Amino acid sequence: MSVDKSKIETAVKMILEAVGEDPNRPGIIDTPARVARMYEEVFSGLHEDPKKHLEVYFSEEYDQYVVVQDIVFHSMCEHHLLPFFGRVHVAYYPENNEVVGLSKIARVTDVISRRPQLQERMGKQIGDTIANSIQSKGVMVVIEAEHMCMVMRGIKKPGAITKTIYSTGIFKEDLAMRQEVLNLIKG
Ligand SMILES: Nc1nc2c(ncn2[C@@H]2O[C@H](COP(=O)(O)OP(=O)(O)OP(=O)(O)O)[C@@H](O)[C@H]2O)c(=O)[nH]1
Ligand SMILES: [Zn+2]
Repeated sequence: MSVDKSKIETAVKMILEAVGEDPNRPGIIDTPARVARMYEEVFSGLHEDPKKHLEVYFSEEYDQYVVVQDIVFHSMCEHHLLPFFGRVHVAYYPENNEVVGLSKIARVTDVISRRPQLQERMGKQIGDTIANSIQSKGVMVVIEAEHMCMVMRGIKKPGAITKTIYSTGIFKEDLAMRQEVLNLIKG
């Protein structure tokens, strides 16, 4: 099933009415349709399998890890449907010379971030997608993000950054290697 835009339009119209707006006011008459198109875009990852981006890989003799750092992302927190956004850093250690195109790591990140998400689950889904698609000795995903639900409502703490780490295989077992990756990212 893909996004039901007419259902979103009806819901947005009801929200506008419920907060005391006139949904027929000229300035916002098209807002329900706009919001439906926006949700179709920002939740498109619900209808995509990120693994499709990792079907093609190269064979290259390389026995070290690879880090793709500072992949900018925007997602929506599943509790408040407000954005959280920041940077994803991914390390993976290829095995049996299976090396993936660097852009594919960012494509996987994009698909997984375009869903109602939790930061922790987003890191795990990115890590597991890579770990389950290509042969690797391990994967590590670090996410740094600011959550608008902590900025513009509730506790109201702009600047509070949440950092999460998800790691598998060698990055979980070899603490020196894990630290080296963290130092690289920080540098
Ligand atoms: N662990 C985690 N928590 C998140 C994430 N995004 C939002 N949250 C938190 O989810 C929690 C939801 O708490 P609730 O008590 O159900 O909702 P609430 O009454 O709106 O909470 P407050 O934000 O404290 O006002 C809040 O503490 C949010 O900060 C996330 O990605 N990971
Ligand atoms: Zn939230």
